Amino acid sequence: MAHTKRTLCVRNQKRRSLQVPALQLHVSKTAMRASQKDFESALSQVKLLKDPGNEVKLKLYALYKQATEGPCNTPKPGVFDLINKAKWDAWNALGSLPKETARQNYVDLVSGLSSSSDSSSQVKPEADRKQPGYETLVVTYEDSITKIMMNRPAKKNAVTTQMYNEIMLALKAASKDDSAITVLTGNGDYYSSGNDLTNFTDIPPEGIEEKAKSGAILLRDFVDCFIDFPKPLIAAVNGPAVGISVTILGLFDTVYASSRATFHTPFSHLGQSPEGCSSYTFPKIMGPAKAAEMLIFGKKITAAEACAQGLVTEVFPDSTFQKEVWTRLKAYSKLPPNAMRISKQVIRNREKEKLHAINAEEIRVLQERWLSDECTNAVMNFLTRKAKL
Ligand SMILES: CCCC/C=C/CC(=O)SCCNC(=O)CCNC(=O)[C@H](O)C(C)(C)COP(=O)(O)OP(=O)(O)OC[C@H]1O[C@@H](n2cnc3c(N)ncnc32)[C@H](O)[C@@H]1OP(=O)(O)O
Repeated sequence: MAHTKRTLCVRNQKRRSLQVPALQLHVSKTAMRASQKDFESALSQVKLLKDPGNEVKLKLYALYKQATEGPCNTPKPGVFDLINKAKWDAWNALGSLPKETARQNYVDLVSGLSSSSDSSSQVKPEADRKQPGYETLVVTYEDSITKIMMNRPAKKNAVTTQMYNEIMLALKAASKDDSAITVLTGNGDYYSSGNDLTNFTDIPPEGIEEKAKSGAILLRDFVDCFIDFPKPLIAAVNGPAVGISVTILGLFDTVYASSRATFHTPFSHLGQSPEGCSSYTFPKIMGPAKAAEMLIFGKKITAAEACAQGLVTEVFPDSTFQKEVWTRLKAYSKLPPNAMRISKQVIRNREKEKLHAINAEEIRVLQERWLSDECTNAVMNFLTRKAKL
């Protein structure tokens, strides 16, 4: 027992000595200027703020204790005393941060909270919530939901190389932001018409093999992002979906569809073969026979059929689709985010490695298909307007 306590104590000391330099670095930049008066005024100000959430409250508590009592030297509460243990952990994590610095940090934190609560009391227009830096997407964050909307409505949200890259960026950012859930949807009448067939046209000077190689890397990385995405991922399928936008649905946690949506994977028509792990997820979800009709014979199915076969979670009438889906998602986004993330990971981890292996194998086959006459002719026929789906 004595040994356990000692080990804990040594660990805490280690943690302190590791954390102090980083905190001091921050402090030296802010040049310790908060007076006792500033501190007292921050203490009164904090009572007027709207609830900043538990994480910030813990930070405020820890800084207050450090500023008024110095480093944490009280015994650690027991594991079942959850609230006091969280407070103790937050305070203890400040190590030997000087009292004046803690006071300054407290004042800065309260001042930041006051200004953000002033601005958040007004409803922000959509443009303000929109995250910058995307050309083919509109990415917004609201109500703990990150919404990634494909935004090429005039081209039926066909996925260009740039859009593949931007979706990967947006997913990576969403995996790290504060959102509880992430939603992929489309702008306009289509969810997405799948791979933009003009992706096949810009052949580099090194030749078509090189193009197939870079396409394979892009597709592998893209599908890997969906396999590895750590939070609940929802597709709001607002209209018809084609190709890659359908196959990756097997990697989502929930798929809501408008009654107007259809699901179409015309790989044979295009001289191609299944991707997005659909060669594994579709037979598993809908049974081998129904999966074969879609993946081999390119049968287009309705939202109701996709729901009956388990690919879609629920179908909503097109006229109320947006309202009903977002009401549902806002309610889900209020569930404890860590519990949701962990539950998702427990489910996904059972077959993550397998999915990566399937992705690699599908792409190996597809890369050869892209070099076939069947594929070249199908793409040429579309681009010269001889054929549509
Ligand atoms: C590098 C990774 C590769 C991963 C591989 C993935 C496999 C797939 O995703 S396979 C699926 C590929 N998609 C298609 O074959 C769909 C082709 N599009 C169509 O058949 C039709 O456009 C449509 C049935 C989706 C819609 O027909 P509709 O008559 O309503 O509209 P359009 O006038 O045809 O379309 C409007 C506009 O958008 C352009 N467009 C639509 N889809 C695509 C696309 N997939 N690729 C390129 N361009 C597309 C269409 O050409 C029109 O453009 P213009 O207005 O400039 O003519």
